[in-house]
Amino acid sequence: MNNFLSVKDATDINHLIERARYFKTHPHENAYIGQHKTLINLFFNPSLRTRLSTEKAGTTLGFQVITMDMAGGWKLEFEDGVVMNLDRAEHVKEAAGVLSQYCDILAVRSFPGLEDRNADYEDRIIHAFRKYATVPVVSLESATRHPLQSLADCITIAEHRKTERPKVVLTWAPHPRQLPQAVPNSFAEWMTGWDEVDLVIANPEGFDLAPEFTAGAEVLHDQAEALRGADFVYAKNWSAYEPYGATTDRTDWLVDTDKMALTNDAYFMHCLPVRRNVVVSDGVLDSPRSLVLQQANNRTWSAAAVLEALLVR
Ligand SMILES: NCCC[C@H](NC(=O)CCC(=O)O)C(=O)O
Ligand SMILES: NC(=O)OP(=O)(O)O
Repeated sequence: MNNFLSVKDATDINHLIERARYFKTHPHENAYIGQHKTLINLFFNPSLRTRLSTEKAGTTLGFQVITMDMAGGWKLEFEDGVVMNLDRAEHVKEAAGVLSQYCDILAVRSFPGLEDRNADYEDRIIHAFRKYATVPVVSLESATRHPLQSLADCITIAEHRKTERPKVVLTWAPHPRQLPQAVPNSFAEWMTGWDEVDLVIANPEGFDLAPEFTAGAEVLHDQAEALRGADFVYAKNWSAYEPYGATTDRTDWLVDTDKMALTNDAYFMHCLPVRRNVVVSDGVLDSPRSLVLQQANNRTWSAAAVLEALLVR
């Protein structure tokens, strides 16, 4: 594996799941893998799980781990050929070149602006690092995708499925803020790329994800119809792809115990952080069918599997 930016970089998802599950059951035997190697994590946006689970994965494999909050660094320029006489003090060409001398793997979190769809969907920040870094680049959630989360979600489903090909429902849910499409885009492309589940996506009219991510999934605009017979329910809010960044106040899409009663005693999933009683009711989140903490635990092991794969390329 040369980089880890999307499902396309994962040539064998089941092998990554296997390695993640191995690291999970043997957490103290793998410090030789990253010995004398350095992982740098750059955060342009807040994080709890990604930051700490990736650091934990790195140290578990023996890496030296350095994390930098980019709010404390120079403001970077990403455009080529510009006259840098405004507030951006350093070009990504130099920054990526410098960082590549300090580390063996460079990981980056960069959310979308949610104003200019073309700019966001070009995923400029992560691709600029990929272009100018000379070491493998890992997405810690970019403008369009969150592959470490999606791999952790595959692991969680693999651990809990009772049928060979479970029905997985990704449902839009309400939220007071305008949120990215990265988590649902990525979840959809990993579920269909893995091809071990039947994926149904439920969202209000006007909230369809970009078609490039939903190919292979059934898209429904009736949440109850989608939930019927589900084995896993994955809730997430996202703002609209068209018109880009639009939001809606559809509080009737909150996932509660009545909705879960339509399912095949489904497990509930969410990437976190989650707004209680806005996205999902306390009753669902606090029930034994909720897998949100297991998903967060698997973030460490998904990151470990990816870090290993990037070293043996
Ligand atoms: N990394 C996981 C999700 C991050 C982000 N959620 C958020 O920003 C929620 C923040 C809030 O609830 O205010 C998203 O949806 O992509
Ligand atoms: N799920 C997830 O990526 O959480 P953080 O935003 O806290 O990293």
